[in-house]
Formats: sequence, C-alpha cells, structure tokens
Amino acid sequence: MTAPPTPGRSSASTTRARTRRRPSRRTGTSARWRRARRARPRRRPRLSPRLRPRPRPRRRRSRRAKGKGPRAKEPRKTGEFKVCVCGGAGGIGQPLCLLMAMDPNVKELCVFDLNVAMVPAQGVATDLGHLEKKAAVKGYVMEVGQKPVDNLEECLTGCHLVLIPAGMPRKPGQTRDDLFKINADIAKGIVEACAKYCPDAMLGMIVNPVNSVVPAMAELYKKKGLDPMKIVGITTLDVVRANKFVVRLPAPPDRVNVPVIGGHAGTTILPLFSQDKHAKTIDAEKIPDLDKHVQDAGTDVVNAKNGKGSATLSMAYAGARLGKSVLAGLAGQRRTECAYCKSEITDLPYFAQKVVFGKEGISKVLPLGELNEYETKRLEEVKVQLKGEIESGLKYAEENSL
Ligand SMILES: NC(=O)c1ccc[n+]([C@@H]2O[C@H](COP(=O)([O-])OP(=O)(O)OC[C@H]3O[C@@H](n4cnc5c(N)ncnc54)[C@H](O)[C@@H]3O)[C@@H](O)[C@H]2O)c1
Ligand SMILES: O=C(O)C[C@H](O)C(=O)O
Repeated sequence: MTAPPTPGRSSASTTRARTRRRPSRRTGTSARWRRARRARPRRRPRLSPRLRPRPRPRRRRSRRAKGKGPRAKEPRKTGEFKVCVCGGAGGIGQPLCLLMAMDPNVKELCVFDLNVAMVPAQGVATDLGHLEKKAAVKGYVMEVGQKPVDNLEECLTGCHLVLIPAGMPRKPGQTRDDLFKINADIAKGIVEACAKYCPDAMLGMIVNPVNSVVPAMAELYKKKGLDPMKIVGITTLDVVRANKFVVRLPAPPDRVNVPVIGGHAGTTILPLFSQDKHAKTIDAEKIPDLDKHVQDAGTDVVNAKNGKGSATLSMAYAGARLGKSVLAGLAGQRRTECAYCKSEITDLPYFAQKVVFGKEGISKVLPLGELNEYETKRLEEVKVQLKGEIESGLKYAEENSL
C-alpha cells in the first residue's frame, strides 16, 4: 500500500496519489487524509482556452516616463514679460493688477495712475509686491493735467503688453457713447506715450466706448506709421457673460465657449450660441432672451451699482483672461480669443472677431464660421449701429494726431 500523503511533501506522484485516493463516504475520512488535503496546494479548475484569462499586456512606459520626448524636457519655459496697467489704481485696475501679477509670464508689472486715484499707484504696487510670485511690481503716479508722453518713459519702455482701463465709467442713464469725448482724450495721451516708448507692445483697450475708442487709436497709430493691429479692444467680458448665462445647461462654465462678435455696446454685441456644442442645444425660442441678457449685462451692473461705477471685478477677470492669452501667445503658446480690432471679415473696418495670439501679437484672424438664420439677421442689425460708432472713431483720428 502506498503511504498516505505527508503534508509538506509534494512530489508529482504523491499529488497524483492524493487526488486518486479520496476515501469514500462509506469508509469515512481519516484525520490524516483531511490534514493532507488542507495542506496540499489547490488546483485551479481547468478552463477551456476560450475562457482562460489572457495574459495582461505589459504596461508601456510613456516616452515621458522613459525620459524621452518633448514633454520629458524641463518644464515649459515661462515668459519674462513687462506689463503696464494704465489706470491701475482704479476699480478695474486694482484687481486686474492682482491677476496679472499672478501670471507666471509676468516678470515686471507697472501700475500707473493719476495722483487723484482712489489709492496711490505706489500703494497698490507695494501691496502687490508682497505676493509670492515672480513679478516685480512698481507704481508710477502722474499729476492731473500732465502729459503721459512727458512722464512715462521708464514705466513704458520695454513693455510687451499695456492694458488700459484708464477712463470714466458710466452712470445709470448714460450710454457708453456718452463717454467718448472724455475717454478718447485720456486714451490718446496714453497711446501717444506707448507709440513713443513701447511701439511694439500690444495695447489692450478696456476704456469705453470700445467701439469708437479702438478705431480712433488704431487709426492714430497707423497715421504715425505704426501697426494698427497692435491695438485691440477687450470684449472678453461679453464672452465670459455669454458662457455664464448658458451654464444652466449640464456643462461646467469653463467648458462653454460662446464666441461673441461685432462690438461692445447694446445690439452690436452678438453671441454666436450656435457655435458652442452645449449652447447650440438650447431651444431656438429661448435664444433672443439670452442674447438680450448678454447685450444688457453691462447696464444691469451699472444699475445695480447705483451710480457707483460699472463692472469692475468681472471686467478684471475678463481683462486678465485676454492679457494672459496675449502673453501666452508671445511666449509661443498660441491662444484664440474674440477681440475687437481692425478687420476684413465683414464690410466694416473694425469688428470683434476670433483672433489667434502668437509670437508677434495677432498672428491670424479666423473666419466667422457658420451663422444660423437668427444670427445672420442679427449681424445686419449689428452692422447698422457699429458703422456709426466706428465712424465717430475715424473722425476723431482725422482731427487729431499723436
Ligand atoms: N471693455 C469692457 O468690457 C469694460 C468693462 C467695464 C468697464 N469698462 C470701462 O473701463 C473704464 C474704467 O472703469 P473703472 O470702473 O475702472 O473706472 P475707475 O474710475 O474706477 O478707474 C479709472 C482709473 O483711471 C484713472 N485715470 C483716469 N485718467 C487717467 C489718465 N489720463 N492716466 C492714467 N490713469 C487715469 C483714474 O484715476 C482711475 O483710477 C471705463 O471707461 C469703463 O467704462 C470697460
Ligand atoms: O457697461 C459698462 O458701461 C461697462 C462695460 O462696458 C460692461 O459691459 O460692463
């Protein structure tokens, strides 16, 4: 007789013996057999080849993990740009300076304002200078009545981007157009200094009325032999608002990107809801109200602030979005935004359109894309109002020079 299997011993023959010699119910199981059974390695049931688990594929190490490929190089280099915010101690200026000082592409930030600003520009600069960010922040103050061109050499020289919220905000009952004369003169003083000290910088005009101030300043630049495409009107707040207002859809706000074209006042603001994959699912009958909501949003803030100014915080957010896109472009990472500038995509010479920011500023103007029936009709309305507002700007440029 073969000896009962000994726990721990595992030759092929004993294993075979173990499986064969299971005592029958009748004879009962011996304690030794039970012990041996517990100790023996469990056999896996034989599976048909079809059901057998496939060997796990070896996980490929990415080029990055292997230390190869473009992404394995050092982290992307950030820009070393100089930025100035003119009107930097104002309602928009202060939060805009904060957001720009946090941009890793900013090496130097200049805060420029008048001596009558609600806070001295040096105070804003000292405050922001304590952020644990790379930007060095400096303040520049000018007395009311002085000329920026006589005072801003150090502030503007070497600037890559100048953001201009300097100017009067409107009060309830006023239109943006009502601000034209006073704000165009303020803008002209600053643009003249930019033409002299940083003619290659991109200029982002926030000051209202954007629809007229931008054509006026760009044509003055052209008259001076400079590139009018360096001057862009910041209409990003309209895009931000359109995105926010469609957010009731099941999509996070930063996944919505509604292009807004035309201009930045009343009916000239044309959101293209049909061009966003979430917004285009909205019922057609809801679009006119949504469109009007975006058009009137600035006035809603003016009324809600009840004579104490217009949008400042959301504008700073929007201005910084545009400003950061310009800097990203200059650093070689192209960004597409809507902006109001010289244009050839409609019969109007200035238009808020989709532009690509690259190493030289605006590197490309993109086509309008497909417009649905409602948007096509609205575009005609846009053109009527915008044409007149552009003409005011062109007239200003004819009557003035830098
Ligand atoms: N483009 C947009 O979407 C948009 C949105 C909101 C507001 N705005 C416009 O932005 C402008 C500023 O609005 P705000 O709420 O910041 O006004 P604000 O009065 O709070 O600030 C304006 C600042 O500009 C300064 N300033 C005036 N003249 C100057 C000059 N010659 N040089 C330097 N600084 C000068 C003032 O001292 C003040 O600090 C307004 O014209 C407003 O209509 C535009
Ligand atoms: O409405 C204004 O006067 C400010 C700005 O243009 C806005 O749209 O909020």
